[in-house]
Amino acid sequence: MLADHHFLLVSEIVGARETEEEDQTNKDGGRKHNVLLYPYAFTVSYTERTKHHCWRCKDIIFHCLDEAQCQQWVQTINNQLSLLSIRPKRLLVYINPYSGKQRGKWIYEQRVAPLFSRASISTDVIVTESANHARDHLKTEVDLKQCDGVVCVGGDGMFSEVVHGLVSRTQSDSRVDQNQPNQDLVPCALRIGIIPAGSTDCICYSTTGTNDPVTSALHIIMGDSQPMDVCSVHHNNTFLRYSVSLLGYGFYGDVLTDSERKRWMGPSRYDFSGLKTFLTHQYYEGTVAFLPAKDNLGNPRDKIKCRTGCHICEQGANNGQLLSGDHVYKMAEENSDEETSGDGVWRVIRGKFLAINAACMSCACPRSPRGLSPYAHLADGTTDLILVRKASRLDFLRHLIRHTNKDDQFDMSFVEVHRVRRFSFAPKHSNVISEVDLSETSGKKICNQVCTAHPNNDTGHSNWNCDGEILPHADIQVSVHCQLIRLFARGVERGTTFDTYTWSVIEGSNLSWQA
Ligand SMILES: CCCCCCCCCCCCC/C=C/[C@@H](O)[C@H](COP(=O)(O)O)NC(=O)CCCCCCCCCCCCCCC
Ligand SMILES: Nc1ncnc2c1ncn2[C@@H]1O[C@H](COP(=O)(O)OP(=O)(O)O)[C@@H](O)[C@H]1O
Ligand SMILES: [Ca+2]
Repeated sequence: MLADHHFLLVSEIVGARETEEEDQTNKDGGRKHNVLLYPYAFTVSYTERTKHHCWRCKDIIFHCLDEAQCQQWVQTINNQLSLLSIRPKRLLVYINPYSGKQRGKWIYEQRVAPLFSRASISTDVIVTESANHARDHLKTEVDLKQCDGVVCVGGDGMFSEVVHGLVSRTQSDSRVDQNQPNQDLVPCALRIGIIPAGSTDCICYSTTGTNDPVTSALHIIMGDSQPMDVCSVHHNNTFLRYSVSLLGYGFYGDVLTDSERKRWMGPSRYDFSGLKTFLTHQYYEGTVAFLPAKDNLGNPRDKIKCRTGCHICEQGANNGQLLSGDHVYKMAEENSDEETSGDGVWRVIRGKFLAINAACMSCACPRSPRGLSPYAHLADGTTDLILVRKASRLDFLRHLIRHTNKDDQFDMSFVEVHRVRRFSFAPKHSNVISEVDLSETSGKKICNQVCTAHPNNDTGHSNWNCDGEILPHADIQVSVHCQLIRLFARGVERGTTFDTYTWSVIEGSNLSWQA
């Protein structure tokens, strides 16, 4: 019986409107017949799942006997929808016109704005004029009470701007000092939406399962909510930046540093700089110290994927991964590999690394659909710390290629991965920079030694890639803040297929009809 019925969740209706004339007349013969019998019609737009986690907005036309009946239907449906309090009604939208292939403005105007208007969402749109425009506007100028959410149109860098603006604003409004590495931060009240238009779009892809602007717009309209961890990055007691996706030293730091000079190439700058960095095959020496996560949060190789309603993330929030306490970051003494602190045992690893990556989420993106750490969780209060030690070019290539297929990139002798709540890194030659600053002569001497060990690098240091921004310090301390922000998303859904979700059971309403 069910097979020839369609069902629609009221919560998946976008909006209702009186049908425009051309929508009625462009239809096939059967519909023309309806138009003649029932000339008044209204259109209900709703969300339909298609392949690969993509959502589409579809229309159904209902024909009525008279105009009054038609208007009543439209009004009643829209009134019901406006009672869904999780749905945003007023949004602040920032568009980076230079993201990715510079199509952000077009994507927003052509593909997203019409959907927002169908859903009766009002918007305040700002096309940014320079880097940090959105961040500074949010930090100081906006009356946050006047909107229900903030939307960014662009890449991971643009999302990062919005996060910095909102998180910093929330802390300053609450008089919380961001410079304390172990400070508990106040979660942001507003949700953030991402309309993907950037070069990597990893945050959008990892939170919705795709980098499709229409899908993101529909998640925003539905009022989805996905909590997300944020890493704070400090140098000594100075706050540097927040990170939500990749913090990468060595390979990804060098790819980014090189690619920033090639912005004109668009998204393919990463492939070009990636190949160049791969051929350079630089390794870096230093010490990593980390505080492992609690055992109940699984491990980076347990094959438990973070999916909608993830129980590991729930566990993470219940664990209360708060950072308060009087713990002070300290590097381990020489020759010791463990250090105790108020909240656990720190492990210390020294070595020569091709890459040190911290993935606070899977970092899945079109280049790597499973991501840097396929079993990392969006909101468990941890980050997966991946240490890639010095290895041959061929082995490193094998490791990289595994990011693009189903093979396990961690199953290699020179790779190790740990789920952690905090970590710190100190490059071996961390004192060199200050000595170079203090005395040119002695600095040159030391620098020469470093350059011999690292023929392709002036300092022996790489840079940290922090969600696509270069950090000014190699020596950093990182803390994960569990569920500090929320996105208009619901995480990647399990096993959604085209057929099973086309129509779903309606919430006690009678908007169903036969195929
Ligand atoms: C041989 C192919 C190897 C492919 C390896 C792909 C691994 C990709 C993992 C990507 C993780 C991305 C994490 C996200 C970072 C973003 O926050 C951040 C900012 O994004 P935005 O510009 O949109 O603002 N994006 C990035 O830092 C870009 C990282 C992209 C790295 C691409 C590396 C390509 C490597 C190509 C190596 C080629 C070797 C070929 C030898 C024959
Ligand atoms: N109007 C603007 N002009 C120049 N840079 C901008 C502007 N708006 C934002 N930015 C900066 O552009 C950088 C890249 O933005 P992003 O949206 O991540 O694009 P992409 O994915 O192509 O890197 C970010 O560092 C962001 O701060
Ligand atoms: Ca996480």
